[in-house]
Amino acid sequence: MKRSTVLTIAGSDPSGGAGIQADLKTMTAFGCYGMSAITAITVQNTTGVTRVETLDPGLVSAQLDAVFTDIRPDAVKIGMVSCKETIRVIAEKLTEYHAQNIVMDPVMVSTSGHRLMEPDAMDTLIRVLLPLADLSTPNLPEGEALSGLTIASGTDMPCAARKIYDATGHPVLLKGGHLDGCADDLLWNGREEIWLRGRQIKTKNSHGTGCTLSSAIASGLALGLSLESAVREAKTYLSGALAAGLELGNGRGPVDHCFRIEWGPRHDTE
Ligand SMILES: Nc1ncnc2c1ncn2[C@@H]1O[C@H](COP(=O)(O)OP(=O)(O)O)[C@@H](O)[C@H]1O
Ligand SMILES: Cc1ncc(COP(=O)(O)O)c(N)n1
Repeated sequence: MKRSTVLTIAGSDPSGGAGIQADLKTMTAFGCYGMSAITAITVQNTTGVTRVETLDPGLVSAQLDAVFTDIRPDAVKIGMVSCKETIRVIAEKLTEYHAQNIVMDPVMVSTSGHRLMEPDAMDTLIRVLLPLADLSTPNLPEGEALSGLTIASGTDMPCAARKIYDATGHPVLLKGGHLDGCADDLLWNGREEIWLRGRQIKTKNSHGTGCTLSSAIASGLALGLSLESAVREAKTYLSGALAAGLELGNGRGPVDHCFRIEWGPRHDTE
């Protein structure tokens, strides 16, 4: 039997809501075999991030060798990459192994406000790693940092998405989850603006939404979907995971990756 394979290159969140942990849950929910190369260990939970330890870039490189020389990923998701050196080794290895279907979530700052990428790494990210990605998925603050434009409303999004496309040469999904009143995302592929309209679900529990979306897109690509279909399927998955209404932790809780699972013990009757 064969399974589509997806690799995440990202940071670890011990509370399981974001990073590697959210990525692997998402890949499993899509019926894919998930693998992970860890770039950093964070200390965080639903109330915030208290510590970040970047792993030695040589260790990231060795993890990538271990994966690519044994189980070839059908798609790769890249999340938190905290420093220039890590960005460089990832780019080298993805080029060396001719990695395909690369989705880059340019994680810069956690929603709780903790910096997850060193400020001087941005230039290397734009020049070295983003051009290798088949899709980047910035949120609005990341979109502003990458484009140098202010994005105050949905009408500012097309201009910013075009500018990021021009700088990277690849499609951009500019996510509108930080807008007031809607959750509309814009996919710009260099030819057409494709709006993915979303109803904003009233919840504080949106920890790891960006990680989940990018992993779901990578999983869709690994399964052979077109870019637009993969993005649409991912958005539908994330809406379901948000709407499920999981309540965990004392802060901004995670989304529910079990919402499609119809068997097993139920916990909602206790
Ligand atoms: N409250 C919400 N209801 C519905 N969709 C949301 C909500 N918050 C975020 N999203 C969606 O989740 C995805 C990630 O959103 P966003 O918050 O913009 O990025 P990030 O998690 O990287 O900060 C996007 O598709 C966005 O539209
Ligand atoms: C390891 C890791 N990667 C990414 C995020 C961003 O997620 P969020 O925007 O929900 O804080 C995070 N908090 N931790």
